[in-house]
Amino acid sequence: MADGKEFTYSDISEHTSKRDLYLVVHDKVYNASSFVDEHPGGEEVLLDVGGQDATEAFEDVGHSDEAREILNGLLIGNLKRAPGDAAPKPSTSTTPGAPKTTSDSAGLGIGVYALILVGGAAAFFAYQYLQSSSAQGKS
Ligand code: HEM
Repeated sequence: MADGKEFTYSDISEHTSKRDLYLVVHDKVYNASSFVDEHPGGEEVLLDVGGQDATEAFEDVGHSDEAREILNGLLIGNLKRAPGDAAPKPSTSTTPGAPKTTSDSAGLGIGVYALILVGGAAAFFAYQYLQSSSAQGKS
């Protein structure tokens, strides 16, 4: 099949069965049907991400170069992101209520807290300072 073919998420989401299984890794579309039975990690995990973006699942496992070569062999085209499609992976996923928080977004959360804390402390001391100086002015 031509490598230049483009698929949208709605195209891909129709291919979720074991014999017809598409998945997306790093915005490329793969047909994993021929590999499902051979996957050392089992068919279940592949079927779980069938028709979806499997980038995170694939990368979380830390697949070998060999696995990446197999993946290359399954390439059928590129993902065409439609407007309104969730842009996934770039590791700053700040989706509210997302169940899985990556360490990256947790780090961001702490950074934001630190900022609020420092800002709050600065405001507090500034307030104290103004209070005490106006008190002095009165007496
Ligand atoms: C078409 C995409 C995929 C290919 C070509 C692939 C290929 C492979 C290969 C060759 C291995 C053997 C170890 C290695 O070489 O790294 C492996 C192991 C594994 N894969 Fe995948 N994989 C794919 C997708 C996934 C996905 C989406 C998951 C989801 C969690 C997954 C989970 C695992 C696990 C848990 C193992 C370890 C199995 C073990 O060591 O017992 N794989 N995969």
